[in-house]
Amino acid sequence: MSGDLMVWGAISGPCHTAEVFGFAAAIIAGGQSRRFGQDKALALWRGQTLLAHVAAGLAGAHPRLLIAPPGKYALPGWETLGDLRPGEGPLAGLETALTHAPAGWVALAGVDHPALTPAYWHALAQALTPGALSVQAVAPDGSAQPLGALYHTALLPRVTALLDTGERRLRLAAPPGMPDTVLVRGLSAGYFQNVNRPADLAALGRQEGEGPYS
Ligand SMILES: Nc1nc2c(ncn2[C@@H]2O[C@H](COP(=O)(O)OP(=O)(O)OP(=O)(O)O)[C@@H](O)[C@H]2O)c(=O)[nH]1
Ligand SMILES: [Mg+2]
Repeated sequence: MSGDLMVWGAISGPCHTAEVFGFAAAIIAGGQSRRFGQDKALALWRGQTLLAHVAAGLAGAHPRLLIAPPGKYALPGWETLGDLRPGEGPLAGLETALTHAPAGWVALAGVDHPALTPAYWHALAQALTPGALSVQAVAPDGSAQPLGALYHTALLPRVTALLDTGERRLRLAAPPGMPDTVLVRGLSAGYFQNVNRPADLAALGRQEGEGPYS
């Protein structure tokens, strides 16, 4: 199923180098940032918003979908789409992404994983196997990561069925134990830096020697 979707290449020019991904991207940005206390998508790190960092990691994807309230964010090169089920959480964000994306693979990210570089997404894409429906990284603590993961649009009926029964946990879209969920181990700890609280923002990039920014 997935082999024909593995399109990789690189565009190199005098002013830029951009990796070209063979998949769509969706950033879900419809959360309330309750723990952070203000909109964490717009929090600044190294002179850029967290949202811009996440978007930069996926600049080579096409199409690029921002699943957020229309008008809330301006992200050049990204198409903003409102949630089909507003306020229902990340699983509903995934449903919206899989509904609008062309048939194939979608890289799903939150706004709060600013260290997900093209190399991270490349590592996930390299792990694709025929019949897979999701590819998820395993963090150093052993937990599979349902955000910062690849999902195939063929998962949409499963996601919709879960939501219709009242389920809201994103990790149930493609649980690690399912044969069609591929797990990727051994990626650097720095990729998994996650901002939920102000202290997490202050700690970003401090994992010396462990991440892409160290
Ligand atoms: N599109 C969409 N994205 C969501 C929704 N709920 C959460 N997200 C996004 O999912 C990602 C991870 O969610 P959380 O870390 O819980 O973010 P949050 O819900 O804004 O933060 P808390 O209120 O502190 O839980 C973030 O990028 C959120 O913006 C939703 O209902 N719709
Ligand atoms: Mg939340």
